[in-house]
Amino acid sequence: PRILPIAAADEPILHQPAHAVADVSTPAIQRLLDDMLVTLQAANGVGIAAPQVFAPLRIIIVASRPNPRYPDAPLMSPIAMLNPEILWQSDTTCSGWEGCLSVPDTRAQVKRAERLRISYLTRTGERVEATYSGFVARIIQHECDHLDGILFPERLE
Ligand SMILES: O=C(NO)N[C@@H](Cc1ccccc1)C(=O)O
Ligand SMILES: [Zn+2]
Repeated sequence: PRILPIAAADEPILHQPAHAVADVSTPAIQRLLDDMLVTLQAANGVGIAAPQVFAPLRIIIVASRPNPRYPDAPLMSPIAMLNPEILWQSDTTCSGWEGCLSVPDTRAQVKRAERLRISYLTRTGERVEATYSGFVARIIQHECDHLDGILFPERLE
């Protein structure tokens, strides 16, 4: 795996919708997943979306962990979500600090749904549904926005 360049906010790819993955089993997709993870870890990130590494595909990695950028982040094993679909999100919202690897040196309080239910394909092609809340739900919403060409500054009140 290799660390990939991360698109800056002015790159058109970050403002376009990404395409569904047709076949998760191809070597190219499996390699992209590995490269996204090492790229995320090298940047001390807690999440990343494929368009950020110039791949217009509906793939996100959610990898919350305490680190210098988010000391209070919960620890979880990184999860690759392919073709994620948010099935439901709570009316209850909460505001919290967000940053973006494509919008360096910028933090803002963003209002997000407190809980959500998401359906996605795993990297082995199984369809999974799961419920998330709090900071991890926030990361998921931030990453799914990337798949629709939305950056977090567009979510500010
Ligand atoms: O740019 C990304 N992901 O797209 N990475 C963000 C993810 C994120 C999302 C929500 C709240 C905090 C952090 C990061 O700073 O690691
Ligand atoms: Zn981002």
